[in-house]
Amino acid sequence: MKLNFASALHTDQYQITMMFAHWKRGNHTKRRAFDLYFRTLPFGNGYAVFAGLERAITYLQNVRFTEEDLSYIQTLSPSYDAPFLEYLRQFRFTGDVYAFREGSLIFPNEPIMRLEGNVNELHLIETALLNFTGFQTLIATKAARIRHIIGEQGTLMEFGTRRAQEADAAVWGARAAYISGFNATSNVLAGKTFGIPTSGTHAHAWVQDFSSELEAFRAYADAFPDQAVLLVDTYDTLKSGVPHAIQVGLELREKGYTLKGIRLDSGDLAYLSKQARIMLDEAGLTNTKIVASNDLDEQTILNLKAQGARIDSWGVGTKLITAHDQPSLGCVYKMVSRLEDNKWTPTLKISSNPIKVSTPGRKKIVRIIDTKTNKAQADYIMEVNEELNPAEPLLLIHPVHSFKKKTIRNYRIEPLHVPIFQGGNLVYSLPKLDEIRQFHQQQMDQFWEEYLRILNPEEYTVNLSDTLWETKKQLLDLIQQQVQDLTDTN
Ligand SMILES: Nc1ncnc2c1ncn2[C@@H]1O[C@H](COP(=O)(O)OP(=O)(O)OP(=O)(O)O)[C@@H](O)[C@H]1O
Ligand SMILES: O=P(O)(O)OC[C@H]1O[C@H](OP(=O)(O)OP(=O)(O)O)[C@H](O)[C@@H]1O
Ligand SMILES: O=C(O)c1cccnc1
Repeated sequence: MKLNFASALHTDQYQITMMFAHWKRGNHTKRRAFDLYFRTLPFGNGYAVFAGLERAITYLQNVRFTEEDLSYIQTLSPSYDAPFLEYLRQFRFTGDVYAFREGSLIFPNEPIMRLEGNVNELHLIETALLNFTGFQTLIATKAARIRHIIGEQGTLMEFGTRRAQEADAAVWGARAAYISGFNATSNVLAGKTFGIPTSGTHAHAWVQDFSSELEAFRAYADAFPDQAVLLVDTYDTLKSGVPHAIQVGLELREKGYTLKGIRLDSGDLAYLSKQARIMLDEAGLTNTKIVASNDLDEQTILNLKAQGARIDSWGVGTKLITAHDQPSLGCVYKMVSRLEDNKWTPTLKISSNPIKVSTPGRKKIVRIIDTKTNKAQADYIMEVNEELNPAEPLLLIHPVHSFKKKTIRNYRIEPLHVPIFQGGNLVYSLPKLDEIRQFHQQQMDQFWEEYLRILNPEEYTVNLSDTLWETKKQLLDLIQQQVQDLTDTN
């Protein structure tokens, strides 16, 4: 990973105002714990795919206030005096981080990242962590949906850069798509930076730049005799584009080459691909592949497949890279515990919406795997010091509809959090991108199709341990009592 984006100013102003206020009171070294999570699955999907950890790690390793940053911060408030600026100058991330591995399947309200450190550092980094992980997880999830519809056969190319919400989104989005099973990106910087295979065809402008389509195809095939994918829809796909591509394909064959492919980019992609396949096959160009693009997403692709489209390779841009049908994951970052007098005290945030009431306490999370099928049964969230004994049956109770219960036997547990930072030091060895991609595939294989289908998937069980439930209930009761006492005295 070579892109560096670790400016300490990539944060919301309120993080710095809180840092100052804590520092002024001498409270800035108080130890706290935060969870990063999301509340609702995107796209009506049954799972999300975690991405963004590598970028978060680079950020946490390098986050600094430069001299220019400090000069700028000084202009923001007359309260920011020289000693505070010196404190910021010395700022380094010194906390502990636990997180899911990139490529993991994750579910609502699971702590994707768990952080402990001093209150100020945990404030400063919130915005950037939510920004990185929220976006990349969203794109990885969209890409997984698309890959799931395509199946194992079929090449997926990420074409989104020109339509992405700015440069970073394009490059990191290409990486997220690759994690979830895309085969290549058209973005050359993403190729160089992450080692993602790059691929592509040519644009309409190439064809327009010649006095005839045939001449354009010949010139392109001349430059790339074994790699040419010819865009056939500039004038008329079936009457002009495909016949010209066939002519060039036959000329290439005479020279011992194979025309790699043609690309369809408009019109009825099912009909055109079927007709083009017949025409190519009749000409003997059976190895020439058909690529399709044009506002594709998982729904259109599913439809095209149902219509029997003969498409080998899919170029997907706008709707993937912008997460077109849901532009934000809505990740949140909540304080869950405070260390006071050497004792961790759970804390929560109340909301009138029950789904938004945070879960207090420092937590770990395990996946319950059926030993016979090797499939995931549920995720189970516990306090950090709790243990689960797989020799004993486990009763799972639906967090909202408590009448829904199931007892699990014959299971093993997989811890889902891995230690990333300890005392600000990286203790995790970053996997290669291809290892992350493989790991993601293994994660998908661990889940029944019921959770993976793109329409109305089954809800996967995520349970809190009894201890966590008890703590949450007690805290809720306590806070509600305190509010009631206030109302009574007023
Ligand atoms: N057989 C099909 N079934 C369902 N959707 C299709 C089919 N063929 C194409 N589509 C999709 O329909 C949409 C058609 O887009 P659009 O209205 O832009 O038409 P177009 O023919 O591609 O025109 P343009 O030349 O402006 O791109 C695209 O999202 C495309 O992926
Ligand atoms: O359709 P997407 O999924 O976003 O994939 C990227 C699109 O980018 C190119 O189009 P171009 O910029 O030439 O515009 P166009 O839509 O007019 O073809 C390409 O031909 C694809 O259609
Ligand atoms: O290589 C292509 O065909 C391509 C690349 C980006 C966007 N659209 C198409």
